[in-house]
Amino acid sequence: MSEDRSPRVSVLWFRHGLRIHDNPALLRALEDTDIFYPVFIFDGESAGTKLISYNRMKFLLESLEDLDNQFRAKGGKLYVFFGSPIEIFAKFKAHLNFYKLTFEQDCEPIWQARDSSVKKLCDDLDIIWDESISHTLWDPREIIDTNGGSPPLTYSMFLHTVSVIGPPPRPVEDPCWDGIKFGVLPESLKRELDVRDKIPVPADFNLKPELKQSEYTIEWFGGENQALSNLRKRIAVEEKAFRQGFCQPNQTQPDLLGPPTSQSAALRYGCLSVRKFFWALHDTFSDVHNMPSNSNITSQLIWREYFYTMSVDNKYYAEMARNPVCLNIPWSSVKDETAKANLKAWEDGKTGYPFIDALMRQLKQEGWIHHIGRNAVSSFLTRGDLWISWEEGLRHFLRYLLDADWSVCAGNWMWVSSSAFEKLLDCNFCICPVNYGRRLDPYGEFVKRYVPELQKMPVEYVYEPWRAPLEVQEHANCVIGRDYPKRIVDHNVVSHENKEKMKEICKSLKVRTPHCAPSDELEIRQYMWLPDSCTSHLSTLK
Ligand SMILES: Cc1cc2nc3c(=O)[nH]c(=O)nc-3n(C[C@H](O)[C@H](O)[C@H](O)COP(=O)(O)OP(=O)(O)OC[C@H]3O[C@@H](n4cnc5c(N)ncnc54)[C@H](O)[C@@H]3O)c2cc1C
Repeated sequence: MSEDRSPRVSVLWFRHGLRIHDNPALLRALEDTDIFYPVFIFDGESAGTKLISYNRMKFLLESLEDLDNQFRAKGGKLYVFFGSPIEIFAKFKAHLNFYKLTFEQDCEPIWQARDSSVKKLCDDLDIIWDESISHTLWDPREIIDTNGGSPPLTYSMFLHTVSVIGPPPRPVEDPCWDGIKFGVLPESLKRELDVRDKIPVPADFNLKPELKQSEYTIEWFGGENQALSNLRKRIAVEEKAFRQGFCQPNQTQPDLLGPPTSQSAALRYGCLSVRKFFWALHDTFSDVHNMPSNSNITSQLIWREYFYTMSVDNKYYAEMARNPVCLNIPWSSVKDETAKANLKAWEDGKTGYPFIDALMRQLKQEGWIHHIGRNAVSSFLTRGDLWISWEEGLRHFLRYLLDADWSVCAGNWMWVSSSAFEKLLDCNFCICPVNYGRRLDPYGEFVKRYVPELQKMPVEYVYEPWRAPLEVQEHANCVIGRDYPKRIVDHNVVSHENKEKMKEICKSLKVRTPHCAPSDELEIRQYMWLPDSCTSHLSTLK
């Protein structure tokens, strides 16, 4: 820094993107800067903190702590504040005269009011603001523009549009810290902003764990270092699959029991860059096969992009009535006592269907369930069994899922409940909570792990314990109605009724508004993990 000018101060505002690697907003903050402040603000909404359970908050706080440790190793720290970003940045300006604010784009409409107000504040106070795109592979706005001003309505149209744009950028380089000094807040500002010395813990938000520490089977940890170490393991799994001639091992060979290799929570908070993950998969494939890869190997990541892009201009995307891409289905009102009780039984994992209950308990206890499990419980809540609106399921998922992502979660709920994909996905494809579970976990080990009441139930009755003769139930210490709930509905009866209701709804849709829809039946089969042949599919699932 030359002697004749005042130091240039910049601020990086973390929201998602909680990492150092592939972080363009960090590089921009360090450019032409002498003093640097990394900050995170708890404003009651950012990073999905409006509706949040213990496990999700723990994951977020661990991610912040990991960042803080990395900055401390370089002589700085992550400043964590509570309050309104506008007020905090206005005070920052008054005390520190910072000239530049950088941040990663949060493309969903729920963040637009927050970001517009901060951008306006910057314009008013003569602060340069700089927004980088790195939470998604492409800029959703560019996808919409390339598609003629509206989001591509099918996944194959989406693929076509991004192929016109070209491959996503590769990760940016790591930052160079030479000549950068971390800022130290003046005492006066510290007092005004209630700055704490440590990253908060869940108890500071009055959140308590669902389980005792010793009871966790799978415990998830947040943070960039953890995510990068998990990435190495995940790439090893993918590489093995490529060598064996297939891809997407997490989806094609679902393993409910082993330690999950999912990166979804790390991607959701940005502890792992989606571009790093994307290119690691493609480069591994090319190395193994010595040829260019194709889009199949990262198709799941493209679904993530698709749902983000679909929501960008639709602030009603996560609700039914005002959402232009969502069918209005007359679901049962949860003001009705039966529906209310059924919803509660579903949330608490007490439906009397062991596979559904195991998954719902896993969700509450640990915060993550496999995609196939998500299909099963969401189908059960909506068009399959309980005929309750997907909005109720979304609310529950947003609270408990570690990877809960407003647009991705709502998009998937609309899909499974036939609310946005009505053309092909009718109740013929609804999931049987008995046979689907048995196909995935024939010995019921997963069920027994999360529903200990069924621990001693013989394998042939694990998925249908109500069929076990009373003496078998007594011998297993699991009498239905006493030790484990009776079924709240009979799947064979309600799924048939719901199928008829759905057919009527489809018939009544004379005028079809532009809906997002599956490209073809194969896409549905892959998404729902249905067997290949139509006849075997029907016999297995019905
Ligand atoms: C009702 C319902 C709600 C869901 N809510 C969410 C959510 O809030 N957040 C979320 O990340 N995923 C959600 N999913 C999608 C999917 O279940 C998870 O992304 C997946 O289970 C993560 O496991 P994985 O990392 O092993 O996936 P992989 O198969 O390894 O996929 C890699 C990544 O691609 C993305 N991805 C995978 N499947 C999908 C999909 N169907 N839609 C969009 N992105 C996908 C995720 O970021 C995932 O980590 C939901 C699915 C359903 C049926």
